[in-house]
Amino acid sequence: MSTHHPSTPRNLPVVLVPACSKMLGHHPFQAAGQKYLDAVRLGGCLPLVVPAAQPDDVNALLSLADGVFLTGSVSNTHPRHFGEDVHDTSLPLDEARDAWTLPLVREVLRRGMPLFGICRGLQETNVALGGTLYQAVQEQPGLMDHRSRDEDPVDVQYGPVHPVHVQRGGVLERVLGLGDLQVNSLHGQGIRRLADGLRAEALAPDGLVEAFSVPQSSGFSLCVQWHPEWRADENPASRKLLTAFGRACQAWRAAHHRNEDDDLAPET
Ligand SMILES: N[C@@H](CCC(=O)NCCCC(=O)O)C(=O)O
Repeated sequence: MSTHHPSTPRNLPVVLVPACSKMLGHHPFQAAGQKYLDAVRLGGCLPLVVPAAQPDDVNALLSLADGVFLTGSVSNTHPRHFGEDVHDTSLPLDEARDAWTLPLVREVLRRGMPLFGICRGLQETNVALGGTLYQAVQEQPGLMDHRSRDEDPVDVQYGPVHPVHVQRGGVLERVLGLGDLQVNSLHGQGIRRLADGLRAEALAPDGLVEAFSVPQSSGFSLCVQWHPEWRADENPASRKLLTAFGRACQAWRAAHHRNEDDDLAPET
């Protein structure tokens, strides 16, 4: 007999959130930003933070999940994954994250599992599928500087700074409708060549791809360059995006019979 307590959420979709490698003092940690975890919850899912894993762990980890949420990070995707040397050696990398998130993305999309990527999550997904990145968007002729300024207050850093134009016929039009969306911008890398088969979902005024989906994958997929997790509960567009992802994860859970009661509820 289940010992479920009504106040405990039951049958929430489980969403894997790959952690980032961080140094806290002299010691290495694996960490995920609270605002991302809150955003997964806002979408109606249960975040499961996963420390840096091995490619061979991907299938076992996905067997626990109903979706995957790739967070932003101050670290860059290593440029060797798109055939380049590091342009600015002063910028942080996270090869432990790269090593498993790139194969993770390919398997999630092969299975048709729901995928939501933010900022670095968009970049590593494009690279995982064979696309390339600008390592320094601001150094490209004709492109804007998409970075934030460390000296600005955090609400300014994550405040809206430019529009993105939603493209016709994709996920963003379905979820948000057509038109322009004001978004924040905190990135030095950006999409140079969109991987084959990806659908550009939104463009910045300088033409940079700021969101894409993966039509070949049977499930929900959306990666955005901006940060909808920032104050998501106050932003109607962010809430719609996160809710759409959460509903896709719920549908995955139901379709794969992962929403039956667990009679092996822990003894109290
Ligand atoms: N390092 C990459 C990706 C940028 C990014 O994800 N920024 C957010 C960092 C802080 C946070 O998690 O909110 C790039 O510079 O393009």
